[in-house]
Amino acid sequence: MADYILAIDQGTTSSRAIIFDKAGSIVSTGQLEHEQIFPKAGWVEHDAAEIWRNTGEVIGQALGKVNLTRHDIAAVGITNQRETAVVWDKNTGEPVYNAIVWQDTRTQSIVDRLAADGGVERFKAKVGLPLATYFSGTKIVWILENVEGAREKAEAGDLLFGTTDSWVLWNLTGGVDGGVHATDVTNASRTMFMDLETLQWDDEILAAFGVPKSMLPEIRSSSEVYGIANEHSLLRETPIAGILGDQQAATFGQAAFEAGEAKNTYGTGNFLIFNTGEEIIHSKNGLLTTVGYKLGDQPVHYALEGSIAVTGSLIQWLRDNLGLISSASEVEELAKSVDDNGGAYFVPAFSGLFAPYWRPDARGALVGLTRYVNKGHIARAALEAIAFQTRDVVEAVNADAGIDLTELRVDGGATSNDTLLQFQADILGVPVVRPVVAETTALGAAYAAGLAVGFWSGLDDLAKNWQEDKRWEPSMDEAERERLDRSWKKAVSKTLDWVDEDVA
Ligand SMILES: Nc1ncnc2c1ncn2[C@@H]1O[C@H](COP(=O)(O)OP(=O)(O)O)[C@@H](O)[C@H]1O
Ligand SMILES: O=P(O)(O)OC[C@H](O)CO
Repeated sequence: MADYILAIDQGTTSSRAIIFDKAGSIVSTGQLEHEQIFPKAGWVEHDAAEIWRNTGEVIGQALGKVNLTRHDIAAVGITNQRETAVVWDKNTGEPVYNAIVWQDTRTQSIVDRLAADGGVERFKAKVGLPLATYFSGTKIVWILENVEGAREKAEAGDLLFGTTDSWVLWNLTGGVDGGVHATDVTNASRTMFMDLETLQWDDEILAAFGVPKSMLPEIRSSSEVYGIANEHSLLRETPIAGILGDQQAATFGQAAFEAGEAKNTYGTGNFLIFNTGEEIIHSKNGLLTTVGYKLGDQPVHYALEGSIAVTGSLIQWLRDNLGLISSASEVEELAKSVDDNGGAYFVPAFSGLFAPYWRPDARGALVGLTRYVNKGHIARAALEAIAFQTRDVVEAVNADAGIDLTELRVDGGATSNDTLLQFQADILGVPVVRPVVAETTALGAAYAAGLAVGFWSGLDDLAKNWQEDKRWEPSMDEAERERLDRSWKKAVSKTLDWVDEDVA
């Protein structure tokens, strides 16, 4: 068998191809950012055609850097930004509209319309999710209602929907020439349409949304052969054998296979996933119930998730909108120029607040300002906001699962920030631990693909690849921790009830 697995990580800010060896070590990487399109306040789009072009290029970069060819690749795994909706014409392969990104809030009026009959929890018992702009379902409805001719074409069976895993898979396996239209259970669980028990599309919910079932991909497991790369790809004839939404992939890549294990990823947003094994737990504390993974015919694993919309993107905002720093990594030095937050708290409710609050009416606020506060304090407050929001979701996990999380496994781009992770340990009061391979998202997809083709023999084979790189121990005293968190929660309360009904 070939010696490597290639993972495609189609993320919010970039697409990557990463080649792994049997030890789970990175052999080569290709990466390209794509344009973030903000046509109006609250709207976030990507050009799906650019994403597919970039995917092809990064595969070439990753193979080319180490002089490997498709013959060296045993299988391909795909992981992706979840919820981002692409709708395309199956006859031309052209998207009918830009991809509507998970952060986009334009569908609030569709959410309100659907919630008028039964509230935002209307479908929660079946799908584990409240009605919210975050999930793909209302984004599809928006396209059907606002793109000329889309409804008619969809009803004639000419349009396909997919999250970006399906979009990449369909194109990689041939597109208009017989591309495979499928997704995995983890991505399907983010649409609002999949019944968590049956793992099938739910006809009643589809009818309520007015979405034709013919648009939807087939729901498959996270680890099986979906198809082979077509002749136009550098990977031609290589099996595509793993698909996981990026947060579930990171959980898998962190080897959190068992109930009670968790990880927290620090990327554009933060996403804490807590594995609940074969049990579906419905949150009473603002978490989502979602699918963790399903390997072939084996039983499905469920999870609780705390999704935070704005964390790393707040650092990008300091860079791009305020010009306070010129690169994300500079935020640490600026934050270290002061001893504490100087009384300032930054609540980045740019897309409303996600878990555990779910308040679309919230908007961002920087509170506690005095003449004393300088840009160092603002940088510090931004980093602290990432950690406070994480504490909010950890509290919810502890309450739902009836446990006290004893340590937090972390990964993602912002975990290179020592100051952030020390404050995270301090404000949680438990150690924070980072593995050697911080690219756990791609690794998780590689694992799923490798298991399907026998490259790895089983979960034990994978668990032994996990190695601790660094650990941050809490050093703040309890009284201080609680005092800071009290102020944080007060700051959150100041952001609520901001958006009036007559303002989009
Ligand atoms: N040193 C740092 N401190 C804080 N945030 C950082 C740092 N380096 C990168 N980031 C943030 O991490 C995010 C990128 O992480 P990544 O895991 O690549 O994200 P994604 O998968 O969401 O595209 C960006 O939003 C960036 O602002
Ligand atoms: O691409 P990321 O890492 O920002 O992840 C996005 C999430 O999947 C959104 O739910």
